[in-house]
Amino acid sequence: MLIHNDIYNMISIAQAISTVKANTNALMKTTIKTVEKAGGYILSKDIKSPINMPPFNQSAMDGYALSLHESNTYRLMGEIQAGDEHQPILKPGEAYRIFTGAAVPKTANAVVMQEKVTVEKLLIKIEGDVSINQNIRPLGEQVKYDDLALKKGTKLTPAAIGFLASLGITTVSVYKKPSIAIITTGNELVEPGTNLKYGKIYESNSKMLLSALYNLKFYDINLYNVADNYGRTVAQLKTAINENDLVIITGGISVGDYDFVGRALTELHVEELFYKVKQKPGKPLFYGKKGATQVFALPGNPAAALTCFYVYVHIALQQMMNREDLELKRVSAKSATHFLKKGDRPQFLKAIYNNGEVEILEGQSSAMQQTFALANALVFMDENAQEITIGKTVETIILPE
Ligand SMILES: Nc1nc2c(c(=O)[nH]1)N[C@H]1C(S)=C(S)[C@@H](COP(=O)(O)OP(=O)(O)OC[C@H]3O[C@@H](n4cnc5c(N)ncnc54)[C@H](O)[C@@H]3O)O[C@H]1N2
Ligand code: MOO
Repeated sequence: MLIHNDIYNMISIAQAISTVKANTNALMKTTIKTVEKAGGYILSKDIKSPINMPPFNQSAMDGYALSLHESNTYRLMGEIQAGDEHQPILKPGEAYRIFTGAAVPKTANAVVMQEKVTVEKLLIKIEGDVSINQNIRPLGEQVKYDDLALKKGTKLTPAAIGFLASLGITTVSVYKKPSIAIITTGNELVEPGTNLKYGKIYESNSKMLLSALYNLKFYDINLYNVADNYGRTVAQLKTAINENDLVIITGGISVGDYDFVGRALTELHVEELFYKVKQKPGKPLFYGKKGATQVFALPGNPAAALTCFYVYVHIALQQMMNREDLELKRVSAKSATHFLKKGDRPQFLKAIYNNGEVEILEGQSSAMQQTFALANALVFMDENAQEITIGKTVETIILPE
């Protein structure tokens, strides 16, 4: 039975966070991605380099390749452009005009930048000393053939993608990202773009959560919508749980006669890990799992849903991806606002953080979407705090953009 009495069954925020952490694991399913589309994924296998990088001794400057000898005057024998495939042979005292990225012949042992050279017909004169191998990027300097290029577990940043492409690699094996269901519930919901009849509101939670998921680079998302009907709620949740790694439901989780989500989850034998957290907003938050599928039922109130997403769902998603930053960054900031808390639940307050200072916004109700739209942070006020005075240091969660 999912209907609980608040007083006995609400768990603390800290307990809820540690329950999510203890019950989510890195998703071990792997997939092959083209390098272009592998950004943000984690490598599931070591990658050995199929080539030496650079593949030849490479000039780091526009200038002259030299075969060093005693004097600072060299005879100019020809030119090597980037991409040229010929390899001239230099004798001591000979020089070739060369450009950045071009192959330095094996018989050249230094490149001097053109700014240090004066040219007189076919003779060049060099100012200052030239050291052996200067301005030559040696073959295999970055990585040698068959050596480890990137190890399993490496996050594929744009730089890593560039590095793999430079080695001629076209596909990589990575850990799959979870497929995620967003299920909205409620007879009152209509799609933006349609006519709004009396009693109806525009459905906005799925757009909001979709955007938050895109921000975290999750793109395999399936959207479902159910009316307040028990049979259809059970059927839709069943499909979503079977077809996804993580299910996010919004609405229908409170105690109203038409809040069917809790009962449907019980019927589907979703293991309840917690239901109801002592917090504001987001008290009627449910977290559970069925087999390997994680299930979060977020309250329908939009600001409650988004707060729960940032504080709890975020942890599960990051952990499933083997990412390090499970929780959003928290900083200490000085409050620019006086705030009095009502009630005894810890609160997440929508706020604007700027350079060490934070302004707590008006309109903290969990239905107030405009307030959240202005916020870039949540000030955390714990159970015992009743008042925030101006200048007081407060714990502030920085929201993703
Ligand atoms: N008797 C009690 N009533 C309520 C309690 C309580 O403890 N006792 N808790 C309140 C709190 S706190 C919250 S939060 C809400 C959560 O209720 P549900 O999760 O069942 O959500 P709904 O009733 O379905 O919706 C709440 C609110 O949000 C709007 N909504 C829902 N889905 C969407 C959507 N996809 N897009 C935009 N807006 C949505 C919905 O129309 C409602 O206005 O329960 C309180 N009640
Ligand atoms: O938990 Mo509700 O989110 O306070 O509105």
